[in-house]
Amino acid sequence: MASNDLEVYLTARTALITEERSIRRDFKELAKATEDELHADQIVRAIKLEEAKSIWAVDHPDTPNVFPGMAYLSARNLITKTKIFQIISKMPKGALLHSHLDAMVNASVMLKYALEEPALHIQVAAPLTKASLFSTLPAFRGLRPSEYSDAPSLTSSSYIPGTWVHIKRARDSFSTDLGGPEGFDAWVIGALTINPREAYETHNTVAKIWKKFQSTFDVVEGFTNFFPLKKKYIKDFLLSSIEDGISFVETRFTFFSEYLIDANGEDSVSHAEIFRTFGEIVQEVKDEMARQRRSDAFIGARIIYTTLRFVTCDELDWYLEDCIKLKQEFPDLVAGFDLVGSENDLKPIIYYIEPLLRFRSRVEELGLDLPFIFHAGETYGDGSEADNNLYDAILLGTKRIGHGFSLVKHPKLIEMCKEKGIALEVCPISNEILRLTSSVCTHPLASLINQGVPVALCSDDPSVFGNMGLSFDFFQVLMGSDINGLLTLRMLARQSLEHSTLADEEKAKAIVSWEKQWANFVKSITDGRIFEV
Ligand SMILES: O=c1[nH]cnc2c1ncn2[C@@H]1O[C@H](CO)[C@@H](O)[C@H]1O
Repeated sequence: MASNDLEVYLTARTALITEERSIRRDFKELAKATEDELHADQIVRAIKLEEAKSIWAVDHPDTPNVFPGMAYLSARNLITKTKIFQIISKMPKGALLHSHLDAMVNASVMLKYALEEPALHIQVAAPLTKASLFSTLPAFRGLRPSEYSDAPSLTSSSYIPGTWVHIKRARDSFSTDLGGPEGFDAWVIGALTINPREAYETHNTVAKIWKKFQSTFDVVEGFTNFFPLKKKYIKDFLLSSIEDGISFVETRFTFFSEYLIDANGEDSVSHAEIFRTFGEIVQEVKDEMARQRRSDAFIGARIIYTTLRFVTCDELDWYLEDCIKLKQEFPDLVAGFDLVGSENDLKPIIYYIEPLLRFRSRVEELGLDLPFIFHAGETYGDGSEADNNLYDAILLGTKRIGHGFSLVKHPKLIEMCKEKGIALEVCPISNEILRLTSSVCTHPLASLINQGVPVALCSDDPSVFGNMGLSFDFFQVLMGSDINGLLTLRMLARQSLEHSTLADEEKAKAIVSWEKQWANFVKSITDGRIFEV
């Protein structure tokens, strides 16, 4: 072969790669990068390569089969020991746009708060034995003082199933056969979380893992329907998000009853009171940040009003009307409306089309800024009802799409998302644990980015998955591709703010604040400050 042939080939090859990569949305980020950013990107790439060999290519005693971007629940302990994670933990991440408020606080912290509540009681429906423990779910509730119980223990032979026991007493008296108080903690935390054995062995199908997943919500509701706890959780969620570099939050609140339970065990806390209190907590956190001279670190938080995909059309009319009233009363706190629950099992959007169309006309008539922000396409189906939700979400004018995992199969819908600026709220760890993909490496995210669909990375249900904040999801995305670098992460963080429901002026301010934090973050990588503990 003449050397000229080789040269011609190699030139053509480089040209093709460059041309092809330049279609990729994040390629444009390179053109906008500063010297400092390019330098920081090089540093991060070098560490990533080094750790791909030193950590993600060797057997570890507890984790033998590793690779970069591998299944999250098995990788978690290793991830926290990496330098890449250390860097990403400090990264300003912009907005968290997809999360479920019942699942935002670390499960041990939730339990710790619950144990402090005088009204909070626990019951089980069947006697607890070693054999039955992990298949028996605890039920919690805040009781009225007249209902307080002096039942001594959940595990004594005289325990009558269905009897309430005060949570702290139940823990203190938990039988030593079942591990004593630590055994109680492990049992409750096991009921609130998904562990690697469940995700990758015993419940390794979408249907089975959703059963386990849904059961964690059945348990946590005993905590989160009790308003004194909910308030603590909201504050903890906001503060811990800020510590992870999240500066704005739109979180989904599931409304399924007219009232939450107050400190006296009464069903008395109205939806309006929930929003008022949420607003007060957001303000407290802002004040706290201002005191610490970190006002840039927190722009605020909003609620996406949601109800479940199994209510009747009449019930949905009620929730939609409720959502409108709340938007009128709390315009800055209500971000939009959504339906939640398993798309594969519950009602598709089209089932609710009449109430949803009525809502849309009402919202127009009233001149409200109250968009749908639908979950859609959280499935690997192709032509299934869950997949078809994408058509309805887009036709109904959704502002963003929650998940949109199956969007890659729809060339026309991809075009529509690009044209209309509909961002996808992509939750890589959630999709992997809920068995839509075996790792982030086979997640459609790269394809979506390549095709120019706007994306915001999100955590979905961190208390269940253990991916608190956004660092773990950003970590997986960085490790799951040879192309993704710091500038891809910058793009994703920026897009989260761009596609938030903030009004133009607030949004511009939020982006300026984030840019300041980002420049500081980049500098801390290039001057090595980030590695000083
Ligand atoms: O990723 C998700 N897709 C759909 N529904 C979800 C997801 N995560 C949580 N929930 C639903 O939201 C309610 C709590 O707010 C739960 O009932 C759960 O089914």
